[in-house]
Amino acid sequence: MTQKVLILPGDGIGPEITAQASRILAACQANGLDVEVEEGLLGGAAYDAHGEPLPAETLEKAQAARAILLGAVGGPKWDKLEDLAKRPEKGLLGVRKQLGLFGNLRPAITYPQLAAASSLKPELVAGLDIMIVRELTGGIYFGQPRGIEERNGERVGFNTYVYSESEIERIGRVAFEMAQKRGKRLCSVDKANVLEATILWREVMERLAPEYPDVELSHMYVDNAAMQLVRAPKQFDVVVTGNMFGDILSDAAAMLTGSIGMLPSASLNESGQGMYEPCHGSAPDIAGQGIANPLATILSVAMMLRYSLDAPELAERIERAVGKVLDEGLRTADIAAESTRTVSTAEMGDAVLAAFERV
Ligand SMILES: NC(=O)c1ccc[n+]([C@@H]2O[C@H](COP(=O)([O-])OP(=O)(O)OC[C@H]3O[C@@H](n4cnc5c(N)ncnc54)[C@H](O)[C@@H]3O)[C@@H](O)[C@H]2O)c1
Ligand SMILES: CC(C)[C@H](C(=O)O)[C@@H](O)C(=O)O
Ligand SMILES: [Mg+2]
Repeated sequence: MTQKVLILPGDGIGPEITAQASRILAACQANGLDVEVEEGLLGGAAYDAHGEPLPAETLEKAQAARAILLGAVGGPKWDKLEDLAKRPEKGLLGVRKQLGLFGNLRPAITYPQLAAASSLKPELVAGLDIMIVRELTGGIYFGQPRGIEERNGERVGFNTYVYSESEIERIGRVAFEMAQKRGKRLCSVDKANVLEATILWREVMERLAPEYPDVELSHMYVDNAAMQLVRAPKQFDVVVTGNMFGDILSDAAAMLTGSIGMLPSASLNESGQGMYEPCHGSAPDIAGQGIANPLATILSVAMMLRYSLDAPELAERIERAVGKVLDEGLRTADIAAESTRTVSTAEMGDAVLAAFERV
């Protein structure tokens, strides 16, 4: 049966990087992938056209799609919008919430060719392969009450950090199952020395552990985890954590791979419907220059093929093509080194496409 894929280019570098990823998706179609691809508006682009960061039409298209490919949303143009509900980021959070995409997979893999591009010593990151499993539809991002209000003559901003047992359990199961398929080690990251929501988090992870006897569960406070990620990152296999800690730790993990432009992601619900996006943002500082790294978005297409479209061979082919292009010494500016050839976003797309036909 033909499945639907929705592409949401978004803002800033979003349209530049999704243009390259779309070409790879088209190559997959030419190689037998049975999907129907359409585009939609999200974020600032949607606000400019319709006054809403997540128009009803986009939400309907997203609900009808098996998989969504997102570029990135946001930028200085919309940062001053007083109504928080109109900000581009709210559009993205809305898709995640409305589709119930609670399971966010953020793999940080250091390609051997890029070990020297990391800001860490090459021997610390060469061969790195971590999977961060981030809870994506709960925690402090969505807790109520929230707001900014006047109290005792001054304004007070407040948010609520809340997790229910069932929310913790379902992301815990995703992480334990992921660990079973990988190195069988799971580190749960929390702040259980201070925050009740994460005391419960730790309890639920402990309760699940006996059901996965082949997985070794450990716990780490988030401040230590941030430190350990840059001290000795290869100690980790699968990391499971809440929404905000996962946001922060995945950006830190990105630098281990050489650049945030290398980190793809999948956000899944219980039925395998998913949104796929690079972990980085709309990079307003380089938007429009044609120099952004499209590899995180191209690798997100590979994740889409693996997790939502049941086409693992095509996924592997894309990943091999990316490896090949890196072997050939092609680099966008963010991962460039002395001995490499610096290319534009489109040239990198051309090269991956050509390699895809060869591998
Ligand atoms: N998923 C998303 O849509 C998403 C994620 C993060 C941030 N944002 C939004 O993006 C905007 C900018 O945020 P920010 O500056 O904090 O983070 P950012 O990730 O956009 O940029 C951080 C730095 O990384 C660089 N960078 C990011 N992606 C790159 C790529 N593919 N190739 C080369 N360099 C790249 C940027 O040039 C910048 O110097 C904000 O509006 C933010 O809310 C969106
Ligand atoms: C843009 C923002 C809402 C988003 C988040 O915080 O989840 C981003 O930083 C990410 O990592 O996908
Ligand atoms: Mg982030």
